[in-house]
Amino acid sequence: MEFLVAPGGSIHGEARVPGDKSISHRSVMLGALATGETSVTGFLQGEDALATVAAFRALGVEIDGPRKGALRIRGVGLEGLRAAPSSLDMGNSGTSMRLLAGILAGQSFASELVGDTSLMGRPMQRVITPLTRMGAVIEAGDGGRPPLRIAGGSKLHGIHYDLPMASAQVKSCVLLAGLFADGETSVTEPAPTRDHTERMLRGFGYDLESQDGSVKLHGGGELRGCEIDVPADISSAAFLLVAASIAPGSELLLTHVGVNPTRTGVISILRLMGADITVSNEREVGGEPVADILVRSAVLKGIDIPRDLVPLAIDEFPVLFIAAACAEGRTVLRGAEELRVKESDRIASMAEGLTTLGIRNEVLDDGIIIDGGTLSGGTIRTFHDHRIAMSFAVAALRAEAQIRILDCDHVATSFPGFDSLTRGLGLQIASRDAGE
Ligand SMILES: O=C(O)C1=C[C@@H](OP(=O)(O)O)[C@@H](O)[C@H](O)C1
Ligand SMILES: C=C(OP(=O)(O)O)C(=O)O
Repeated sequence: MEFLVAPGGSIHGEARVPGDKSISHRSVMLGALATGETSVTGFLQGEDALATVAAFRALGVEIDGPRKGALRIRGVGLEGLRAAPSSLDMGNSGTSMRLLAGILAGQSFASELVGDTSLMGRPMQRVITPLTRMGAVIEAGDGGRPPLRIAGGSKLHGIHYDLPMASAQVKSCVLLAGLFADGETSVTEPAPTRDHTERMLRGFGYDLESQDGSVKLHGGGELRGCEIDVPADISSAAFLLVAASIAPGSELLLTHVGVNPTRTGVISILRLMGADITVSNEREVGGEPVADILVRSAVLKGIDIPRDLVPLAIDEFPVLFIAAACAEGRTVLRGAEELRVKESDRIASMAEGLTTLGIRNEVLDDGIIIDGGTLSGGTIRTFHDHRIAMSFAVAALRAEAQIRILDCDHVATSFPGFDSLTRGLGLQIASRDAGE
């Protein structure tokens, strides 16, 4: 499937984007390991979260739905998973593979984790190292890439782990393995990363201590089934925050958006660039902060992105690069080498597309320098990366000619219905099967 996006237009109206992907994954994982039933509303019916659902079904957990975002999980308790009949296919989803590796390391049975071409190329040594220190036996492909073969049957012991990189996936993997380990497991992160695992563990009644960048828990406790209302995904809202900021004459209200402070780097960065964003009606839903966000178009200016905001906006950089391309002056990003190991190398993928559209940029090892300018039209390669596809769709609002975006199927991993929702708000987007 490809997108054809006509140039110009503005963004108007009100929207609730689909559910948060990180929280949706975790609701299935903790719901499965809990005693009793967990019911979830607002669940993301995107392929990544559905891969997590399919994996837990294969591990013997009864799950109804999702239907219109509602999901019911009959928890089997910490000891209740059983061996899957074949390897578990995590599709495009790094979060599913890395978090599940932590859970499966603590089981009595063996498991194998595989994924699509993108996931099979992503680094897994970052979870193999701490899990091995906890006593797990894991075999991986060349260079620590999937498939992951987790032997099972090893009694895990708690460790203290200093994360070598700011990664919520690695932190969560170690904490989830810690549920099955003897004694205390603790993790210290070099910079704050999303804390949905910690918040949700508490929501399931699990004791957890967090202080000064460290999180600590004891294995062998109990998770109790609960109700979870998943807020709209700020990472999906980000495309619309940038769209309405860069398209003159826009005004858009995004409702029920998750505004956990470990996720709002995109708002901070856009505000530093001069964006007109108002956050209102802040409330807490199931342990996660939620708000409505009003955004109006504004003249953006280039900035040096503060390094401490990088982990808080890690998935939003592709679309922030579009904001930078539309801004006056130069934007500099450093300290973002993690972008190179996402669904694609997001620094290289975005640099190629920006160059195609006539935007001057310089690629750095750990970031990029972008000079704002005039965007031409052109044909964009996405490297099968959902966020690259959606970012260049948004860019058309300020382009001089049509933008054609190849290979957009992966958009359904995180933002199913992106094209129809954005079309309803004013983006002149059409999708068609490749080869039509
Ligand atoms: O824990 C999570 O749900 C995620 C953590 C981040 O990955 P890293 O931990 O690799 O930074 C992020 O990029 C990903 O989309 C979701
Ligand atoms: C990096 C992402 O997800 P994952 O690591 O789960 O594939 C993302 O959605 O941008």
